[in-house]
Amino acid sequence: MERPGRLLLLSELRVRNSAYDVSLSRSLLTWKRRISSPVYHPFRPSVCHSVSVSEIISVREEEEENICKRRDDGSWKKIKEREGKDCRQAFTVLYVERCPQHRWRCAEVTFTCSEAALCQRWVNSIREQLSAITSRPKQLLVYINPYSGKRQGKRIYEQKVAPLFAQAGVSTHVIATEHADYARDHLRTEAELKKFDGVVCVGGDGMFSEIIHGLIWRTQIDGGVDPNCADEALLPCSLRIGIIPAGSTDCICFATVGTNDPVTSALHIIVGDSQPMDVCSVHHNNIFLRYSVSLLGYGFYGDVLTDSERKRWMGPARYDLSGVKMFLTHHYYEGAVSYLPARGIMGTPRDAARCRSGCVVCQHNGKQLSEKAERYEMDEASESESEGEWRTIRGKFLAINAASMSCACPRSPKGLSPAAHLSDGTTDLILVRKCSRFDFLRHLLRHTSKDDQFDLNFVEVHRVRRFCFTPRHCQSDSDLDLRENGKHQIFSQICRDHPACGCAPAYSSWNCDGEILTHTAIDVRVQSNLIRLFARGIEEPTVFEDLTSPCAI
Ligand SMILES: Nc1ncnc2c1ncn2[C@@H]1O[C@H](COP(=O)(O)OP(=O)(O)OP(=O)(O)O)[C@@H](O)[C@H]1O
Ligand SMILES: CCCCCCCCCCCCC/C=C/[C@@H](O)[C@H](CO)NC(=O)CCCCC
Ligand SMILES: [Ca+2]
Repeated sequence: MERPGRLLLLSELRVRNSAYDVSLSRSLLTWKRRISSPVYHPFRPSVCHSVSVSEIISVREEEEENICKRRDDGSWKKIKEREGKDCRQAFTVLYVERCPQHRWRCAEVTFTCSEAALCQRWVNSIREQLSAITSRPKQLLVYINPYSGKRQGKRIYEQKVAPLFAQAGVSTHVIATEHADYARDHLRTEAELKKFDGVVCVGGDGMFSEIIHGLIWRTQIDGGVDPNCADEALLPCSLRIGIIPAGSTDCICFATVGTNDPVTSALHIIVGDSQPMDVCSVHHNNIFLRYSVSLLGYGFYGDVLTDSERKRWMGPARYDLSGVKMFLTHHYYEGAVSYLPARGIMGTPRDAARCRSGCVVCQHNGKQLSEKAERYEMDEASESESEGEWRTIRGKFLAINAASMSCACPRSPKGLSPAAHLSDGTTDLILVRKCSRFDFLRHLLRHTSKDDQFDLNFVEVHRVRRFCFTPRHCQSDSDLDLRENGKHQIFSQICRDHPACGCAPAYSSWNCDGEILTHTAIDVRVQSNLIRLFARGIEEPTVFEDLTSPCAI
């Protein structure tokens, strides 16, 4: 528990009908029931509550309240408040309260003071402390996708989020998107970003992807960096991004906050949390294709996505149906995966430890990467010296997945790579070789249980900084034109090994954070800490136990 530090205020105030010693320091607001309270019960323990100042949402003077006033003899009598601001004698503090499963709620406590001047001092002092927190956003640019998930984005924002922003004094400029890529293009070219402290997206992973594409692109253009050049170091985005989950998978929100709950996300935005995140840049022949923060999946997850796009009308259930269909189809794909193992880092994909709030692995690896970048600039070391040795694996794969974070989501609470890290500068490359349907089912089912999905002889996992994939029968430019002009023609292509059988497609597609890529041969680099979210990573329950629940003394 945080130490209170020097007290700014200490008063006897009332909460409901009991007297409390209430104190405020720069870090904590504490209220502790007085033993001398008239309603003190000898068998009831005195209760002490503490709230970190950084988790106070706002303080409000009460308009009309039945308040208690202290008589000359020391007892308290109920009186009716007089009209007018000067005689307000009660104030309410709104603060973050932690609930099970990483959910946050806005709780409140009303304090009644013996006189109006004291009440004013309390309100002013708390407001002063809050305004000293520079990390809190004041102006937000909000994009709502009205068609996300079950089409509830607008309702969720208006009913659950906007009232919280208003209470916390956060101003917003809200834009409902009119079509796909509306938010991306607005951010790239039009949005007056200097006016805002952050961008909020109300929607799913696809909407988040639009936001990062707009912001990253704009940051590079404004900073004179060519986003098409695969070798250029990209500039990190200065604006933080908030996600109000309203989509089908919400895996970015789930893996960075621990839940897909709109109120929890709104509170993380209000308190000004910051979580850096790795982003993979995906190129083909030095042409930029897309960025990815969660999953890059070829084979199974690419095919599930391709199939599910035709079932958009079904809503989130489309993934389940396409998942079962693609599992039964059991296609495998041939190709070569080359990768640069992440060397000299802390952590492996098989660790039992998870990336959590204040993760030491992310901090350690991030520090090492920035030191390495400085050395590289000074020594101009050759690429091979600084990056290590490439390794290549050829074969037949049911799935090739790169998970830059755990990809935990309600479908798989531990995710595709449970030990992956949000900001360690690496991605976990998971290769699932051709195996029987039964074995593949065992692997898939382990995503939903405690069993290790990598502990199977047809699965391997490597923590990497960069990788390339080349399908066995590398496509010519005319093949690519064919794919781009008619995406579904790919499935009419004939298995190259058995031209006569027509049984299976030679190529799958890449699922890039839920978007289909138009090329199969890709070159992927992890760009460390390119973006920041209004989040803090998933909290361990032990970190906050003392702070939130009332502590019996
Ligand atoms: N106004 C709009 N009309 C149609 N599509 C839109 C609109 N705004 C955004 N989109 C697109 O809708 C797609 C899905 O959005 P979103 O991620 O918010 O919802 P979702 O239901 O979770 O979908 P997914 O599972 O594909 O991520 C995104 O790719 C986005 O580009
Ligand atoms: C037969 C029983 C099988 C049980 C297997 C469960 C395995 C679930 C793993 C879930 C991994 C989700 C990865 C997230 C990817 C997101 O970037 C992307 C965009 O939202 N979602 C999908 O592509 C949607 C992908 C949905 C896949 C099902
Ligand atoms: Ca990572």
